[in-house]
Amino acid sequence: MPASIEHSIPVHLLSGFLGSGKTTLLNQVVDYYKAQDVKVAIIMNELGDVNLDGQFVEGDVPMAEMLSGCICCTIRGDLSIELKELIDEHQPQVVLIESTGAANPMEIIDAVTEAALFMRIDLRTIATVVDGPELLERSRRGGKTFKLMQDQIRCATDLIVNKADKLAPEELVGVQQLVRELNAFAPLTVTVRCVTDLSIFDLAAAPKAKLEPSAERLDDAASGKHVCGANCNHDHDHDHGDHYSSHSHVMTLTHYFAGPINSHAFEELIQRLPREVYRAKGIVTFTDTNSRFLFQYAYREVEFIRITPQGDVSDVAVFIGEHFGKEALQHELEELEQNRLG
Ligand SMILES: Nc1nc2c(ncn2[C@@H]2O[C@H](COP(=O)(O)OP(=O)(O)OP(=O)(O)O)[C@@H](O)[C@H]2O)c(=O)[nH]1
Repeated sequence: MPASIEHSIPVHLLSGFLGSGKTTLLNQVVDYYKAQDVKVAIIMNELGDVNLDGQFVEGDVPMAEMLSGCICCTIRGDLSIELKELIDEHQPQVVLIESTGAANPMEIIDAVTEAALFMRIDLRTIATVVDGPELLERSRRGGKTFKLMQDQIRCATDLIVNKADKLAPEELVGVQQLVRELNAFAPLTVTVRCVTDLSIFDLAAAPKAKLEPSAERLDDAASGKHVCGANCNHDHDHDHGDHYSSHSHVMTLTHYFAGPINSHAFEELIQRLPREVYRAKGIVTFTDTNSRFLFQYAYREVEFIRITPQGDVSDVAVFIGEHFGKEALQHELEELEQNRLG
């Protein structure tokens, strides 16, 4: 592991449909950190103009509120700014993000990894709280909300099936089967009021999944088409045309560069990226040019933009894709640093 990653601030995303129990979980995680003297900061996102959930969080916890929009679309670009300000001002050891129940997690994963371009953060967990009774009910009816709930389950690295007290034993079995069909990989716990083992939030917890949630419907996320709930119904208008196999894993690799790299070698690496890497972005300094560049890679096309970053910004590359050979890629990136002159 490169030394720089060790200093990254862990970020945990709490996902789940409206009213499923995200704030209930958040409060427990906050208490868990406080008991260990861990400094936590929170980003809360609400569709309305008032952060009602925030009222339930203890006053001494640094909190940024993102109101009047869904974190995954209208105010998505603000997330990295909020994160940066929160981290600069409060220097937390860990950050929790509670998204609106209407948010599509793929878009938030994308937004958080984008934020990794500007600060040393490491998205560790996507904990999806499943409203057991609601999922059962919606599964009978189908529709857009059910589809969103499915996406939230598929993208999870950890699953919490909540409100078990409102389910008969056979219903509980049915809910678990439903969840398992959508995501066979993430650890699953059944809870009442989200009371569960919180060790996944430990600072020392290995960055285990490094985001390897199941994402059968990645085709939707990849094509930018998603439904974001009542206030936020839309199709993003960028169809990349590609389809992705089912039962695959989404993962990200974040690499902070120790120094400048050779531009030709880097471009070659990008051209060689496996098909499974569908998105990459970052900031790089080249040994053979006198400027820094922002690069964007999507669906086999790469774009470099000359930039002059403000403040202290690290050179970093973030790769997002499905079950790609992360270690091999990490190795190639390290080789780039060693062979700076190409
Ligand atoms: N019966 C029951 N109620 C629960 C459980 N967990 C949470 N609740 C209640 O469900 C309601 C919603 O819980 P929240 O934690 O606010 O849910 P949320 O996901 O943050 O809601 P939004 O912010 O609206 O998306 C509250 O009234 C909770 O008290 C549970 O296991 N069983």
